[in-house]
Amino acid sequence: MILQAHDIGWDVGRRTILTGVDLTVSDGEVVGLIGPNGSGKSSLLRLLAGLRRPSRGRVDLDGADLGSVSRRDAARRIAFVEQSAVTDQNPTVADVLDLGRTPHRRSWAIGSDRDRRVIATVARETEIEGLLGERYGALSGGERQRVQIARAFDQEPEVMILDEPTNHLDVKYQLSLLDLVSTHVRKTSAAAIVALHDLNLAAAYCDRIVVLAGGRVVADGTPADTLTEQTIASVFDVAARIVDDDGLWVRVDRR
Ligand SMILES: Nc1ncnc2c1ncn2[C@@H]1O[C@H](COP(=O)(O)OP(=O)(O)OP(=O)(O)O)[C@@H](O)[C@H]1O
Repeated sequence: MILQAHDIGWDVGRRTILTGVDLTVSDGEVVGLIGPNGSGKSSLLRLLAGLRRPSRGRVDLDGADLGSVSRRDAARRIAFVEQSAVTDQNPTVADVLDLGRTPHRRSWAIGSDRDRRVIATVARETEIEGLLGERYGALSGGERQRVQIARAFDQEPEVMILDEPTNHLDVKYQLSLLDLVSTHVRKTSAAAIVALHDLNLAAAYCDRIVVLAGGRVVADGTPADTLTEQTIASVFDVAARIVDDDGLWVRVDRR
């Protein structure tokens, strides 16, 4: 599977949000998307998920224009977890997990044995078995994020698109959530593209990092190639020191 953005742009009215963005995500890769607030990360992820059409350029899934792929086919192949997904109803966690299976069955069909097996396996993998009977609305922020990741795994997608999945999580939940995603990617050869604010988490968990600033890609490569003191200074306007000590560490200095 290759998900590819070719020179895409996105405008809202007269305002240009994204310009000339090229980006490729392939099987087995965890790609981090970083950039300051308002740089266009969420907008880009929605275009990559096929929820919006680019104003210019195109997004291809295995060479086919995502705009010509039906919503249902796209949902079988791409799972999208938005920032703090909310719902009007108050479903149980089991209902949320069941939603992940809907792209794989005919409308109104009830869950198959295979659906139940996938849900049980994913609930075990994500350690939410004890929450299945709980109301989603009653969960903590960290538990909800975990359930949304489980829903994405249930979809058995070829690519997961995750918008700041570590937002509002304590440090242990942040690490365990990214551990889950990277382990799942290795195990299933799916791909993941993950918007992150924490540069050290991006360095630790991503095979490749794409840096967005002002709606453009300003760096794309390994963590060592992209998380440089110069790039961090110009994109985030902070002084940072990069320490390469059994992994890459970004130390941001107070001014
Ligand atoms: N539907 C929309 N209508 C108008 N402007 C929008 C819309 N969606 C996004 N924008 C604008 O596009 C810019 C980029 O927003 P986006 O949410 O993509 O950035 P981001 O990098 O994800 O930010 P953050 O890190 O704060 O979540 C912002 O200035 C935002 O106001």
